[in-house]
Amino acid sequence: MKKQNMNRDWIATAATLSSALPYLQRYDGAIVVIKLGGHAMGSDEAMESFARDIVLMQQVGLNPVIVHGGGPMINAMLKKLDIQSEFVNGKRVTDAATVEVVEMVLSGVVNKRIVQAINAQGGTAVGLSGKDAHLMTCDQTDASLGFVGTPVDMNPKLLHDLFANDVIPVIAPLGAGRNGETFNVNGDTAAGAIAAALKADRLLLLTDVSGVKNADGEVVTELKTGKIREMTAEGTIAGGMIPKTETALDAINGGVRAVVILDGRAPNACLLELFTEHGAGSLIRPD
Ligand SMILES: Nc1ncnc2c1ncn2[C@@H]1O[C@H](COP(=O)(O)OP(=O)(O)O)[C@@H](O)[C@H]1O
Ligand SMILES: CC(=O)N[C@@H](CCC(=O)OP(=O)(O)O)C(=O)O
Repeated sequence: MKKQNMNRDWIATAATLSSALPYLQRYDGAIVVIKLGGHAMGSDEAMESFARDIVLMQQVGLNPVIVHGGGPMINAMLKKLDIQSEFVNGKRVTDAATVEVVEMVLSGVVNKRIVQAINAQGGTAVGLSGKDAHLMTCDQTDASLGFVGTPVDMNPKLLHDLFANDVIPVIAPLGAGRNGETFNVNGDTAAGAIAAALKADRLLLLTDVSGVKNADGEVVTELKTGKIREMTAEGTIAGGMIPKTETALDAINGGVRAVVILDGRAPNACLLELFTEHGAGSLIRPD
């Protein structure tokens, strides 16, 4: 009996692999930018599972790029150092002392945790920030926010070189200013700018909700850009979802083929989205 069940499990696994073929063919060589938010970065087991999915993507011929956040980890370190911090419209007001902590945390432990997790699964990941190889040059977003940057000049050449060598880039959302400043960039904004610079096939924004919800609290599985504007105007899209949907619109205007907002804490979220008919989360496409 036990053996029969086991056989059935293997048959189901083989059928699942077989059903993935059209998706594997569709995404062969595709560039997929994955933004991993701080809230979506869970336990060591969840990180291991995420890293495994990324290595699998690369193994089957995609070019994954990870752009990460780490807001909660920055908050924890600022608290330890007794530095106060506040957000205005989803962006952290960032003075000189704060930007040092942001860089230390994001380019340090957060970036290296992801790099190490991918490498432990047999991939080859390299950690960068937008400062490396002229990847992301920024202007100040607004003087009242201090060292918060808006990406204005992107150079993705290094990323193409890494793809050619089967290396997975893991990018912290910091940018260089034209006068030697370090700018703190919202993780969603950085991921959108990088996806647009790469003309990525997909931008996956991994967060802590299962997608964009309508006024009844149900996830809307497919959204056109006009509908997002409507839902934002009526206040259904609010708070932390605003920078995500704005990023989605900017990325699509910048040449990204589609953006998906999905729950990064769900097991195998990226694989489910890319390689099954079912998909996951909210798919945002041009009108
Ligand atoms: N229409 C909506 N659908 C889903 N989530 C929404 C919506 N409007 C606001 N939100 C909020 O946006 C949050 C996601 O943004 P945020 O917390 O900034 O994520 P992250 O830390 O992953 O970048 C959700 O947890 C939810 O509270
Ligand atoms: C300007 C700004 O707000 N930068 C963010 C960067 C990290 C981030 O975006 O992290 P999550 O994706 O986890 O929210 C910050 O300082 O928190």
